[in-house]
Amino acid sequence: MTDFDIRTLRDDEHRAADDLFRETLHAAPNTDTEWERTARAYQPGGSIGAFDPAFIGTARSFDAELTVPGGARLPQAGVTGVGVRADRTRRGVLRAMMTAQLEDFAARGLVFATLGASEAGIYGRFGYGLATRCRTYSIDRHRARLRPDLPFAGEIELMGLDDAVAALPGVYERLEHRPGMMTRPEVLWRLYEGHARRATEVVKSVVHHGPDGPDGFASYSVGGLHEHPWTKKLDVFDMFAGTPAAFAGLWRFLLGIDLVDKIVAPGRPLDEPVELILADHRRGNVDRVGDEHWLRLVDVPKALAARGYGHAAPVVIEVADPLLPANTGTYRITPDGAGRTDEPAALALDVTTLGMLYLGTWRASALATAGRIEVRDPAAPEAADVLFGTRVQSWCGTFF
Ligand SMILES: CC(=O)SCCNC(=O)CCNC(=O)[C@H](O)C(C)(C)COP(=O)(O)OP(=O)(O)OC[C@H]1O[C@@H](n2cnc3c(N)ncnc32)[C@H](O)[C@@H]1OP(=O)(O)O
Repeated sequence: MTDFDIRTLRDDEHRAADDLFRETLHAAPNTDTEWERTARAYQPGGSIGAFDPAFIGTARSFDAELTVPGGARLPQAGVTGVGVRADRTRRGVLRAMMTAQLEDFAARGLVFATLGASEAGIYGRFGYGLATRCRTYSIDRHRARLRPDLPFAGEIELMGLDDAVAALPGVYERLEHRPGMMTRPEVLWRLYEGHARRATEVVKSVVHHGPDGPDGFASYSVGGLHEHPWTKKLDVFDMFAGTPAAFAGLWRFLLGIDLVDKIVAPGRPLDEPVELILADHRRGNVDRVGDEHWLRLVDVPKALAARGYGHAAPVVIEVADPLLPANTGTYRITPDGAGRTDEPAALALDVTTLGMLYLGTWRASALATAGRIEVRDPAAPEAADVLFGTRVQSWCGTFF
């Protein structure tokens, strides 16, 4: 165990933090040009560092809002840029940074924290539960045809990165949010811009214009597959369709791009019906289903009170949260809302498992089967399945 201090970083320390984070990912430090762009992706006061006295660990966050089932948007921190120098790992630096960060989020009234995890084994111990999942979908473009009866309406506008950087935030803001989606603050768009400008392939975007204005967009790049110089792969890395017309229009455009053999779309929602717009659904393939975001309920009473619930008999749950003990307690979940209660609990779970349940991605009965929920009333899992269920699959769609 080494002694170290944790403190908020000054703006002029962000570059060293970013280089340290990149080093932990085995990437090269920023060049001056790269840092000029990346600097704008840092929220002032949003990063912490660990010092012993050398700079040995860092974690970063930005403020946004998370949409919960029922449609309410609540304040969240997006956590990213977490890394500890390889010669200082496994001596509690991450634990100290996570604890400091969560205490700060709670003090600032944030209700949630979310992150994308580099490894699945890291964040559960800090109360983050795997809360949204996604799939990688690929299409053999030469053999895939759209269904001929697919409705066709709207216009596609193709733009380069400079125009996209100006246009896409406004398009995103107009979209209806499904549970799990988040607002995208300026720092996040700057993060996207930085990634796009760093990319070796040219990044292009298209906006779909429907009768009521822009209602969807996609950003993509085309690269050569290594095995044959004329075989091209198109990667779709950011895509939202706010209407059925935008969904059909964007995929119609992507499938029509010349000199492309394969389209690969990672990070898509599990219930996105791409296969249903193809004349032969076997021309599309689910290559992978995996983690999307991990959710930490920072303020359990507020989070439970804010979401909508399905129609089933009320269920009382007991929640344990060793890191933020104010959350520990018993809550009554009903179709009309949720709040603290003194009634005996039918289900007992830790705050990590509540993070898995909260957005409806995992059913209470499945979590009970997996031994993550203790069942004290055998009727409770089925009722909790309905109470916590969602109409559409929760999904964020924003990578950070
Ligand atoms: C949101 C993001 O930014 S994701 C990116 C995360 N960063 C990376 O993956 C970069 C490479 N890895 C690292 O920098 C470090 O190994 C970190 C940040 C993952 C862990 O930092 P450390 O300071 O070693 O963690 P720390 O010593 O505080 O460990 C806390 C606990 O987590 C466990 N742990 C730490 N890293 C891992 C891991 N990669 N897998 C599983 N368990 C882990 C430790 O064993 C310890 O367990 P315990 O509480 O039961 O004793």
